Amino acid sequence: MDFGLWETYYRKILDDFGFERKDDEKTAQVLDDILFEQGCLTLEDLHEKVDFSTKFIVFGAGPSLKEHIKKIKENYDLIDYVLIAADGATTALVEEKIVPDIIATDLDGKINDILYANAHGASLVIHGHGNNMDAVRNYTPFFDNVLGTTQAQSHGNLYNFGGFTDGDRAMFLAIALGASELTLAGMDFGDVVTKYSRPNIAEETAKADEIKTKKLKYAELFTKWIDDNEDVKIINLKS
Ligand SMILES: Nc1ncnc2c1ncn2[C@@H]1O[C@H](COP(=O)(O)OP(=O)(O)OP(=O)(O)O)[C@@H](O)[C@H]1O
Ligand SMILES: Nc1nc2c(c(=O)[nH]1)N=C(CO)CN2
Ligand SMILES: [Mg+2]
Repeated sequence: MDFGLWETYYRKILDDFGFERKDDEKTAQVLDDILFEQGCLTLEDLHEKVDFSTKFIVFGAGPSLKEHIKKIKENYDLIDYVLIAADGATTALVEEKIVPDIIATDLDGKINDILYANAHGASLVIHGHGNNMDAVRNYTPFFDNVLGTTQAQSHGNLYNFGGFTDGDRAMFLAIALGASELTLAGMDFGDVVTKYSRPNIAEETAKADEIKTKKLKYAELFTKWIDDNEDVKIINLKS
């Protein structure tokens, strides 16, 4: 999605959630400075790592995630697919002994699992926004093979491929990496969250709060936008 169109959605998101653009920009600057210091991946670098296939699977942290991972293990030859985990979904993949090729994260998933996956070959696409400056500052230096993103105007080392939540940003990233086919696993949307999305809940699932429900509506809207506007075959295991 080009920035002009993204910006129309972005303004609505800022308004809807009461986020300040300048806060997003401040964290973006922190992330860019860290990546300048420690080095980072370009889109071309990341593309080289995953150019073995144009078939992608994006894993979200919805209630059907575990069931979908099992289905994929039984029916897909994983070697033929680029696997992108959206943040908390990384934990479920690690539990199933799968290391994704890429993790799209704003660093609020289980950091130990993300560190484990990164140490075993997963590249990281770290998103800086107005509510994760501390996490960006504290955790980014511990990761290798990082590409940085912002939801404001891209600058320096950072990219903006479009998208809001980790799951739909993972899909826009797949498009930027040349995806021809995109299988969606654990992308339920709706108003139920899992322990993979909310590591602090006691049960396996819980009702999403108002903000999370609204975030998931945007995730669904951008998924539909991709289906309607991009030249990619979407297979949502949920439908
Ligand atoms: N029912 C669902 N519950 C949680 N995530 C879902 C669901 N359906 C789809 N997803 C996708 O899975 C992604 C990963 O979930 P996670 O909660 O770790 O992400 P997040 O974007 O950091 O959300 P938040 O900002 O609320 O922490 C979400 O970004 C979303 O796109
Ligand atoms: N400012 C701000 N931006 C975001 C936030 C958030 O909580 N605050 N959460 C996101 C992932 O769902 C994506 N972008
Ligand atoms: Mg997250």
